[in-house]
Amino acid sequence: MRVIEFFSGIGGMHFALKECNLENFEVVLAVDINTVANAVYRHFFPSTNLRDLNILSLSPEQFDAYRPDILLMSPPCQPFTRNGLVKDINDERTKPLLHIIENLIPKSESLKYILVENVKGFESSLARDKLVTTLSQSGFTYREFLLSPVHFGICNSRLRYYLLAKKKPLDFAISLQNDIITENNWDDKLCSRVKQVSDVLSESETELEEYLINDKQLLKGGKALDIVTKNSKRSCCFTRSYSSYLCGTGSVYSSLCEENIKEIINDNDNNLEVLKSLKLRFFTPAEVAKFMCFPVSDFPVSKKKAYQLLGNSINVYVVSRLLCLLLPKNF
Ligand SMILES: C[S@@+](CC[C@H](N)C(=O)[O-])C[C@H]1O[C@@H](n2cnc3c(N)ncnc32)[C@H](O)[C@@H]1O
Repeated sequence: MRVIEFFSGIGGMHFALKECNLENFEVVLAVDINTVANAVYRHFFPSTNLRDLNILSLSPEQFDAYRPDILLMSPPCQPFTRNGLVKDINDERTKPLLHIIENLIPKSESLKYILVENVKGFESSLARDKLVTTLSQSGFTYREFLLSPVHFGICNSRLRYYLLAKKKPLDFAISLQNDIITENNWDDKLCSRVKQVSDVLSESETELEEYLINDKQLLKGGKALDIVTKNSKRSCCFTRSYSSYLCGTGSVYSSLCEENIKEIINDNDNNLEVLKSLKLRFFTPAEVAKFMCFPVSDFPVSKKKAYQLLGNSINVYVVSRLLCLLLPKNF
């Protein structure tokens, strides 16, 4: 099976494919325009044909020359993010997706399987309507999902839209087209690796001083913190701005126990001294990668870049379960 991975970033889709334990696949082309992401991708997958390209520059003929069976893609999500401007198909960043929908998918002779990932909000966009119209006209059947890693027993939220498509006469064994599947309600096993925060923690807390949240950050964003401890069974979605901003970018960690934290916060106002006593720190990029079920932790870029790239990426386990649903077991 020949795979094309568009908007390949740091290779979350490639890791998910490997996680499926399907032996007979090759990523024949990965494409991304971000050279920093591409350096990380090359670090993890040095032998993959990764091109530093704008997808808009790929012609249908060039695309089809790779004879792809499978297309995996997570297009930019900013045009569809609910707390953004929601410019949808009028956003410049949607252009490469529209090119794929209008020019590449309809003209491909070989494509049989497609997986698309995006943010919640995409399901009600005009881009999604164009995508499913093209898929139907090109002979595909599809299923749509809104899933979070928490549906798989993973202690991290990341609610995302997914679309799986198969070329007819291939079909799905699960539910009808037109229903968005909103939880893991097919016969699937739960992930046993990242059930609580302690499952992602680095071995030695003492070497993590550089991750402590400084007074300036605490003063600015301390009131909006989402604090988790080693026994927490949940954490917030990590975004690309993690560690640059505190509010809504992902959970922070305290090595105190939950009861102590509640006591300290309840007895006092959320003032600086109280927050400082919690010894709050950011999760390291390696820990964030574990929350997102990446099997690797060595990102050959700065901390800030690693957070940005991970924040743009996917939960590898969730996508691997979806790929197992999409692809035949013995190909
Ligand atoms: C949501 S991220 C995908 C992340 C990826 N799935 C991963 O695991 O890291 C979107 C990616 O699309 C890339 N991108 C945006 N516009 C592009 C274009 N016109 N051509 C190629 N890549 C593009 C960005 O550089 C970014 O890496």
